[in-house]
Amino acid sequence: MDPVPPEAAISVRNVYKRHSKNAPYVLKGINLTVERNTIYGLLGASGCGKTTLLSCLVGRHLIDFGQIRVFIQNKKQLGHMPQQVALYTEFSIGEVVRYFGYLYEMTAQDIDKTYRALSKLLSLPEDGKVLCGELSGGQQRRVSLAITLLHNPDLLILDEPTAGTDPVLSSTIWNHLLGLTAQGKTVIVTTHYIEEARQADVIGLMREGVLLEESEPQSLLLRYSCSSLEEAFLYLCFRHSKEKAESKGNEDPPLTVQCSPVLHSPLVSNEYISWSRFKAQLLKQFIWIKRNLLVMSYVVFLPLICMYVFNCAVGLFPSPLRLALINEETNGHPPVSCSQSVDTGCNLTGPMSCRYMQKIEKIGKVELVQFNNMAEAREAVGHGKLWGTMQFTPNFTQSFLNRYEMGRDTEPLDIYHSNVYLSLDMTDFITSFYLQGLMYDSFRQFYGDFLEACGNHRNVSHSPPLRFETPVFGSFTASYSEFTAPAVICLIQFFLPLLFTTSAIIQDKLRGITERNLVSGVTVLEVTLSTILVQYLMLIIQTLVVEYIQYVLYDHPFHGDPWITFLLVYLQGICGTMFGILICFITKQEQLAGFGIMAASIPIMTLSGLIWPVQAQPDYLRYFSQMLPITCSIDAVRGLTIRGYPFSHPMVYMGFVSSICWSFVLVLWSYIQVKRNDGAP
Ligand SMILES: Nc1ncnc2c1ncn2[C@@H]1O[C@H](COP(=O)(O)OP(=O)(O)OP(=O)(O)O)[C@@H](O)[C@H]1O
Repeated sequence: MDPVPPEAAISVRNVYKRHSKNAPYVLKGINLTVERNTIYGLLGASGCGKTTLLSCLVGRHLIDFGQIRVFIQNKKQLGHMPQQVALYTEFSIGEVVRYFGYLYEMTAQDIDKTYRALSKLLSLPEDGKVLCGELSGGQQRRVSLAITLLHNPDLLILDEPTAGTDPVLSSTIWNHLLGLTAQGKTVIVTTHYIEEARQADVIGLMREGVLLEESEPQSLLLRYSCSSLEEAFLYLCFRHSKEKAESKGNEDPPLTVQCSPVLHSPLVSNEYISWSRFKAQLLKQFIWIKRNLLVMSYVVFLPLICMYVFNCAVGLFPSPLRLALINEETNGHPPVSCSQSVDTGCNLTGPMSCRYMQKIEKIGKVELVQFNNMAEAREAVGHGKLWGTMQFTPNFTQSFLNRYEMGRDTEPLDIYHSNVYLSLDMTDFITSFYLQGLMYDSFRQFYGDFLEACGNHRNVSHSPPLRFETPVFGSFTASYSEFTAPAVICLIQFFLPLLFTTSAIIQDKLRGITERNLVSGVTVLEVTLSTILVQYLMLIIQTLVVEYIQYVLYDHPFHGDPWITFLLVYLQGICGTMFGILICFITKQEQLAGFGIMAASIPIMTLSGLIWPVQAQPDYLRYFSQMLPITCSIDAVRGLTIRGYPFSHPMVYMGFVSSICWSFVLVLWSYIQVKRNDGAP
């Protein structure tokens, strides 16, 4: 073994640290020295700042004042065991070990060999097939320790490695640590079990961000004439309280410290990406997918369910649509039967009202319910049994034929009698819109057929007084579902990846895995890129699923270029993913992320033209709506699919411009947020 140079492994001088600008200092002038090849036991009550100090040593947090020197320069020489077990509970022990081994650029053979040795030491299953989530708390802690030791690091920083272990195992761990120092390793270990720290070469006693004493355990006992470390610690705490009261509690760093140059741990990462770590990240993502097939199946089934629900609930034709019919032509004395009437050809004998009614029945969407008079009909409508009334005057046929003969010279009385009078319940305007469309359409067909059969010698319009020709785009009766179909696609494409991304990243944060990864050298760029890559692969499936459902299964109009449409819809997913990543970078609380998604979804759903056209909004709001991530894209998908616009149409390319700009803004915002988070997601 190489001779170990005598200088200190770690030296901490006058270190001050607070977690935010106006918060109190958590570390208040810490001075600490760790010699090489020793175990340094860092002791102190909960909340005294041990973890904060360790996170500054490993380069995860920047200090505000002071200096930190660490003898290693490379994260691969560091083994850090965080306080949380930080394991992927859905992975087997073997998989989790492989993942961290790859992060340290170990080969599969080395990983397996080392794990076999460590499993004996730590009493872990040798084949490593058990899922981490099925292990007890103590076993999970041992796996966490095995991962820390896996790559044979020179410096071990262990945050409470013996918490939750039994005395036998705890003694095994300490013996192993002692063995490691004999092999030239340096160990810093925190523990709440003060007495076990007797085995350390040096202990540091911390309280309220201050290092009260740093000494060999035996010297400490002798110096304060105590029989146990606990007794010595209590004595030092008492002395510290007294000194603090005398110093009137000024705990800000002195000016000399504030003016000295700050020296951070050399382990603060400036690296952006390493191929081997990126590979490990990808491997992790794919193991996650393998282990979470049920969740992954949502990539197919969740859009399927959402689209099914939307297509069943939104935009379909309301039914039954029942209209009260008051046909004064056939209700007269004596009543006239409609059975003689023929609805085709140039037949001028039967009542024309019957011919029109037959057309309505043939179209089949409106049910006509006969009433004798208007009063009864209105009463039935008032009770909500019918959607409105339709009335023919007693002279309908004669006036209708006069109108046909006279064209523009028709007498006003004939115009009056040849009209069909509709009175609708407008409280449910969507239904009444449909109804109006249907009635116009059926009248147009009825009159068009008649003119075709009998000749349009006066060149009269097909549908007096309004003339509805074949629509420029869309159809008479499917307008609302046509309106919502492109919006639903964009909305689902945007929100599902957002939810997936947010839940995956937040879960890692909550379990402490993100922190462990960062200490292991994983960079935010690697995490982000691997998440994006896997998410983008899944998005291909999702895009195909939503488009298939919408345009093949439900047969919504599609006249555009399928490739451009695919790309545009896919881009929505990218925007959603980027948005999810940003939300995770802003918060690590699941609840806050949930609020963030809610806060985004309500304006996006109401203002983006899903429910109602953006054109109906007041000007100031319309500009805002246009700037939301999916508004322009919805218009673009609408233009592409219903109107068959090419890419060069402003409506289409603005959808691309908007999605690309949003993705760019979200990436930039995430980058700024990461900088504000001390380089952590
Ligand atoms: N990210 C953070 N933001 C704000 N305050 C924090 C943060 N992390 C820790 N603190 C605060 O810093 C203080 C020290 O916390 P730290 O976790 O370092 O203590 P500890 O000695 O490791 O405690 P324990 O033994 O219970 O883990 C605590 O008051 C804690 O609330």
